[in-house]
Amino acid sequence: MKIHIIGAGAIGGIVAAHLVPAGHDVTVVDANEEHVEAIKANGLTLTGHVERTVAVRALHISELDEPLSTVLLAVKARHTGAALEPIAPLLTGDGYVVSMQNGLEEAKIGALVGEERVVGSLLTFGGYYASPGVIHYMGPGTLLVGEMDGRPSARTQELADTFTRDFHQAEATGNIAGALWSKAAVGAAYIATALVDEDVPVIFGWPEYRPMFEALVAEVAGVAAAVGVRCVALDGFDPAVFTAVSRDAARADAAWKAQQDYWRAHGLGRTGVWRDLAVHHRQTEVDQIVGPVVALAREQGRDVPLLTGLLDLVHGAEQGTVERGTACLDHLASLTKSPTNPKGTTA
Ligand SMILES: NC(=O)C1=CN([C@@H]2O[C@H](COP(=O)(O)OP(=O)(O)OC[C@H]3O[C@@H](n4cnc5c(N)ncnc54)[C@H](OP(=O)(O)O)[C@@H]3O)[C@@H](O)[C@H]2O)C=CC1
Ligand SMILES: CC(C)(CO)C(=O)C(=O)O
Repeated sequence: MKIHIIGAGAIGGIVAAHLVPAGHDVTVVDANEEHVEAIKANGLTLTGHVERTVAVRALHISELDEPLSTVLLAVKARHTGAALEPIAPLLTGDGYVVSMQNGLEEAKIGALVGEERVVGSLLTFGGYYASPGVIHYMGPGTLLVGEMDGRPSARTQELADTFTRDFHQAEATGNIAGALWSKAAVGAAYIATALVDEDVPVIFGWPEYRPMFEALVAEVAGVAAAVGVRCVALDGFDPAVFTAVSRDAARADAAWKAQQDYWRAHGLGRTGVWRDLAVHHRQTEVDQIVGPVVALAREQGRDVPLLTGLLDLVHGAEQGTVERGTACLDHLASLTKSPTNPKGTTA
């Protein structure tokens, strides 16, 4: 396939370093000049789960001026608009954009390039940008692709077949929206862990914060259900477990254990949002992952105190007005409704 990968960081780099050796015509396009120059000079190097260096055609975004048929969009969600501006006019008649991002970006992409040109994807393989030209691959996870309206299509089947054969087990799904909302649900819990300098599986094992994490996940899954989306289990974690009328302790424990197993299997404990806050001291994707959920909740007249509290805390951490630490989790816990705090009010 002829593929342009926009954003050659962790996700784009991992995909490129697999598809190139399989013979695909891949071009990576990035805004980070140092990274692009390093790839041009020395190739793209993966470390970690797969170790290899591949020679791949690399362009700085300002150099891109050619027809685009299959675009894999792998920029952080806060860069979606800027990345698509030069891309939209270059798409061929049947060209399309696959969002390989966290967050609910598909509607935004549809508005920029046309709804019929958007393919959704859900991924839980992971890694991080290590240095110019070098990406650390943490290992595989789940990879789903699907049309946003749920219909089967030749292009999503071709993508799933290509990924499975040349990169990573993948499936075309009729419920990509459910998968994306499930990732947003567990993603809200991930974002809360980024407020603390500790590994995710350790934090998910702290019993005092379990009710808070479950309430966070349930707020997202509740909004999903209200807008007609059915969440799905991802890597053994099913957000619907936490929206049930009465809590099933065994299913809840199994869901958290699945998350701990997932993180431990990847040999690294921190999220991309943690990396944004603690390493790069830059803006996170909280507005793109949690923001749309809170906006939809408001439209639906639903109360989402934890998600609102999480947005405020992360904004504060980004701006340096909130000190990261377990006090942030305590604050979220104080907003959680419980038999002793039925209104979910701050202590
Ligand atoms: N990393 C992971 O493990 C996972 C990530 N995701 C999601 O995948 C998406 C990509 O994340 P990730 O790969 O980690 O991000 P990275 O920051 O590693 O890579 C993104 C790359 O895109 C570049 N970029 C920024 N703006 C533009 C632009 N306008 N045009 C072209 N390139 C641009 C960035 O440059 P610069 O750094 O200069 O901004 C960077 O090199 C995110 O939505 C993330 O949440 C999902 C699951 C797992
Ligand atoms: C957990 C992971 C790596 C993949 O699901 C992720 O999405 C993130 O760190 O933001």
